[in-house]
Amino acid sequence: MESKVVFVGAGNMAEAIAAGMVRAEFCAAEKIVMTDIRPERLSGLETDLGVSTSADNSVVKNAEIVVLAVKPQIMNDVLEDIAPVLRKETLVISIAAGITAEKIERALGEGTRVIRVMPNTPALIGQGASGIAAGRLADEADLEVAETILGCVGETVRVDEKDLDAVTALSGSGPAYVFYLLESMLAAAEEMGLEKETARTLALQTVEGAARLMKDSGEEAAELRAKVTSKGGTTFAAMTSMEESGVKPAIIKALKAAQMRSKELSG
Ligand SMILES: NC(=O)C1=CN([C@@H]2O[C@H](COP(=O)(O)OP(=O)(O)OC[C@H]3O[C@@H](n4cnc5c(N)ncnc54)[C@H](OP(=O)(O)O)[C@@H]3O)[C@@H](O)[C@H]2O)C=CC1
Ligand SMILES: O=C(O)[C@@H]1CCC=N1
Repeated sequence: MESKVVFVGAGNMAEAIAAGMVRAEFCAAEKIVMTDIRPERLSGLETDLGVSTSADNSVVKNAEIVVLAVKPQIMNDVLEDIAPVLRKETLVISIAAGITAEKIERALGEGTRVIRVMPNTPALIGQGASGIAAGRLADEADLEVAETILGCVGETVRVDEKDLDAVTALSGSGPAYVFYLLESMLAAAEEMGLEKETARTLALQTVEGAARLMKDSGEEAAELRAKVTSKGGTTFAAMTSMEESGVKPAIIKALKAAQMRSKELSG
């Protein structure tokens, strides 16, 4: 059977994207095939999403589009595995951090059209953010296909491939930074004696509300922060403490470490 899309690797991200595609009726669910080395994972996906599954990566031979969704560390093995059976006209979309389009083209054979995408986990609830970059041979129509697929799970932005390591550091890993901030805020709330559920409700609405305010107002983060910060008030005390602790340079350093790791993964 000809399949529309084959996901190689049926982990968290592949499931999020496939679920969004089924929800948006990108194509008939059974035309989406997901492969994995864990049979229990595949049976769950068949039941939950109605997609087709296979434990054999050679099903890519029937695909119009292949989405590579395995960990970067095992990408070499997977590329070797599928290269002999992949058809020249199949569009390859990779979501793996750090693996360059050139590397994928080289492994899969000259002429392969490759698009790289860096999504993030809020895709699980249709609120993802994806950077999308075309490899050397992918054209406008290929970019539009990738935008339609990732558009099923959130917002998409086109970038040059050279900027994908930075996108990975910013929005790919970004949800983890926000969760870390929330962990820290909730730890403080507990120390200050607030009930767990009360703190959770207030903290989550604060993060969501602040993001929405910035989006809707179009104002810069620093301007909005200034509006919260009364001179000599409580926010001023908190911000002074953060400045003294070097929080901003620490965050900048952390994102650069993520960018560096993304570059290393391509080696
Ligand atoms: N998680 C995130 O926030 C993001 C991840 N990414 C990228 O997405 C990719 C997938 O990440 P994620 O979904 O988190 O990872 P997961 O580990 O959840 O998913 C990968 C899946 O592939 C399976 N697998 C391993 N070897 C093979 C094989 N040879 N053939 C088929 N399937 C195989 C794994 O099984 P097993 O677990 O048994 O090894 C696992 O189920 C990565 O390259 C990552 O860089 C991109 C953006 C965000
Ligand atoms: O941590 C990682 O390597 C992957 C890529 C971006 C988010 N998770």
